Amino acid sequence: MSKPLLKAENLEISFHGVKAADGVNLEINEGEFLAIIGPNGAGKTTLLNLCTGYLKPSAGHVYLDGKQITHLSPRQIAKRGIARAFQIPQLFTDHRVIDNVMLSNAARLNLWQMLSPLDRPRYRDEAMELLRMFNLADHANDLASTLPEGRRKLLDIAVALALKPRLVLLDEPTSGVSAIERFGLMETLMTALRQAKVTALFVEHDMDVVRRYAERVLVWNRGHVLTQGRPEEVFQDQRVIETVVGAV
Ligand SMILES: Nc1ncnc2c1ncn2[C@@H]1O[C@H](COP(=O)(O)OP(=O)(O)OP(=O)(O)O)[C@@H](O)[C@H]1O
Repeated sequence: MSKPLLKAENLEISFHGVKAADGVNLEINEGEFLAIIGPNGAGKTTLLNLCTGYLKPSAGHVYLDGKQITHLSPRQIAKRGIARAFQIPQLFTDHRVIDNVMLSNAARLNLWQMLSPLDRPRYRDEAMELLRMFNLADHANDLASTLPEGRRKLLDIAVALALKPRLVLLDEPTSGVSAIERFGLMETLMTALRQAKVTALFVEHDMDVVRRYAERVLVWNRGHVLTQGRPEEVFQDQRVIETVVGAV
């Protein structure tokens, strides 16, 4: 059997006596599109923080491609291939849409302080290609602050993909987006992820989105995985109906 792309083993962390990760075990396989659902405070964002180095577990380990990354810094982990998009997009809102993606390209290539290379056609071409994948090419020269929320979310994910990750962790990609726009956003996102051949894990509260798009669902409760499986399986599980679906 093939090695999982990401593996978490017995992760533990507590805040003021509350176990936000209480023996977390999970595996993510290459190419999967995996959802995490669970009630508020269940520990979903904590898991993303543990996998990206923003939090360090008091016990347990995280492996990327079989290599331990538990004690690496967020920057080192990003360089190894895990990128992240936040619930609230982290953009340079007073910069143009294309500049946001080009700055991410520059970060990947360690060109943080050098602005002049940003004008090089190569970075511009790479950024435009990503913007096209996310249906944002027509907005390339707009200020990021002028984008509606759905497009801002997509730009934030495009910025994450500019790092050329193997795995992207998405914290509530559809939050703040109207119910009518959600499926359109998800269609664009799925197409872009497939084109970029990136594995993705997304935290989501909209169960219709999970049902339609997730290949596998991890159900979170009180800091650990309550159950997991295909959407049609987990949504029939009485424990899931009681603790999660009824609670979100
Ligand atoms: N940095 C932190 N400092 C203190 N407590 C924290 C911290 N991060 C998380 N917690 C606590 O850990 C628990 C899990 O929080 P977490 O944000 O991971 O849950 P969640 O499942 O993502 O919730 P939501 O769906 O509301 O975003 C909560 O009790 C939260 O208050």
